[in-house]
Amino acid sequence: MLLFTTKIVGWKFQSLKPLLSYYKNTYCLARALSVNVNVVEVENGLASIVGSKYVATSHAICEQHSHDESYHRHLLPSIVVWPQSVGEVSEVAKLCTAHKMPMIPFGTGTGMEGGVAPMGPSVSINLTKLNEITDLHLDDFDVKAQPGVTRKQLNYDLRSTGLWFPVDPGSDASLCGMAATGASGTNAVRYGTMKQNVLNLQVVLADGTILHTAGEKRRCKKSSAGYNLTELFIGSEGTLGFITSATLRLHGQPEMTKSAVCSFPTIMDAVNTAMQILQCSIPIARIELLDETSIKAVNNYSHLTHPEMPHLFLEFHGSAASTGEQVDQTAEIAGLNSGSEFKWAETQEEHNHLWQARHDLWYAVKAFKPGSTAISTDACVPVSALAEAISHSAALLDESGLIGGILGHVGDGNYHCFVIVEDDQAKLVESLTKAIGKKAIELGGTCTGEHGIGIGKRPLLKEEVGEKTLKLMKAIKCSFDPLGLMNPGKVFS
Ligand SMILES: Cc1cc2c(cc1C)N(C[C@H](O)[C@H](O)[C@H](O)COP(=O)(O)OP(=O)(O)OC[C@H]1O[C@@H](n3cnc4c(N)ncnc43)[C@H](O)[C@@H]1O)c1[nH]c(=O)[nH]c(=O)c1N2
Ligand SMILES: CCCCCCC(=O)C(=O)O
Ligand SMILES: [Mn+2]
Repeated sequence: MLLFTTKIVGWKFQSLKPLLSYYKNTYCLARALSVNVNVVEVENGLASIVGSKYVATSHAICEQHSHDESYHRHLLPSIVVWPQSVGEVSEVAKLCTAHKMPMIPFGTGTGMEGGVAPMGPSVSINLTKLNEITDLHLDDFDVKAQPGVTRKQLNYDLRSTGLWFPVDPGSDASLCGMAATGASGTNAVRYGTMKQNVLNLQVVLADGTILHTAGEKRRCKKSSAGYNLTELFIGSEGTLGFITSATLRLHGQPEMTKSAVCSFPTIMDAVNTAMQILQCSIPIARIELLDETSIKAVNNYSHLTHPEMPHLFLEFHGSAASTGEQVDQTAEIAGLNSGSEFKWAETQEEHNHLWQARHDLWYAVKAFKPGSTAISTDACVPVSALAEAISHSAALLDESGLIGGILGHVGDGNYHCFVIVEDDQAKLVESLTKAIGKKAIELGGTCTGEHGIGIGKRPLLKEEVGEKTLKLMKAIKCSFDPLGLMNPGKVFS
């Protein structure tokens, strides 16, 4: 006996008929899912399906799967499922397609663009039960990770091998979710983003087809064999299919790591320093800009005591000799831009505390006004245009009167302007973030360097790539997902 109800939050069923057919379709799908696939213990929620441990529709579980870290709050998924194998992902996809029910891949829910938020009746497919690390090839510096494996879990697993995976969003995100959003982090300036560190992907399409984007077992560092479907799935945000394993490029752990912070009288002094460091081709490992508001946030949240002024957080990797040379060159450039003496993280503990504070900045910002939410832009511009882009954003932020700040991965030309969103300011925030995205596009950059388009940046994508290219993107999406069931409403409307 299936006891089954669904919380319908916000859906607009104009009359009883579509509502009843929704219920019938979802009930049949839930029954099919709970009968046809393996079981995983889940809590029995308010109205979960009795008798099936695999599928849930309880309000609590559906609520957990209705949002990520962004301010986007939409609807609850009709059903949540936890497949335990690639075969089950394929089975779930086939059943959802048979019932014409939209599917949303769910990783660790740390996205910043509403990528997991349902836009209507849908099944949220939580992939964290697939959490194996396999095929580690130490001599070739590559490894395979399933979608439940997070970046910290992988590096913990690698801790004694002398290798590591450097792409480091502030969150402990799933590696396949990071592939899906084209993620990046503080190490990208030296080690690249997900685009440069994924060698192959196993994916499951909406019709249940299982394939490998570079061909099964391919793990070479480069290839010119046919179209690059691997890079096509990187940044696809769950709209082309499920990523059910990623073959990743690993790097040697640096012989020596040195971290320091340097403060500046103005944000432009800091930005100019960053630009000159890059233009001098100093192989810096991390260079993160934090304005005075960001420093205030990290001091409060992470119990640091930096002077409340713009800073660069810096890290150097290499041998004693090479890091020494990098430090001298960087310190000279900083000095020419009124930078302070470097304040060093002398111990491993100080190093970890400094970078954890940087990684936690999103939470630190939201702690400014407990209970409020925040939004962050994600512009990325050619490094030579960084000063203009950041001063434009800083001026807009000042004029808006909103509480916010500027920080980010200036080594990539990628920075975030964040604002605290109070209820009555949504329109103001929207126009500010849009203006920042448009300015980035005007400067030859992009409205999203790493978080993806999700829901909120769909209008900007059209402006950024143009009508014809957008049309081709939609044609590609249609060839992978002809019924439009994979994460509808994301990337483009
Ligand atoms: C504190 C903090 C700090 C940061 C960030 C977040 C937070 C909370 N992020 C953003 C976020 O961590 C990043 O976008 C991750 O790639 C999201 O991975 P999740 O597994 O959480 O994806 P999540 O579950 O949120 O899903 C994100 C999108 O990917 C899709 N998806 C997820 N798993 C999939 C799979 N297996 N197959 C297909 N599609 C899948 C989803 O459908 C959705 O569209 C970030 N980002 C960044 O790039 N740089 C940064 O520095 C930071 N910093
Ligand atoms: C306070 C703004 C944080 C931006 C979102 C998280 C992120 O990308 C980061 O670099 O941190
Ligand atoms: Mn970032």
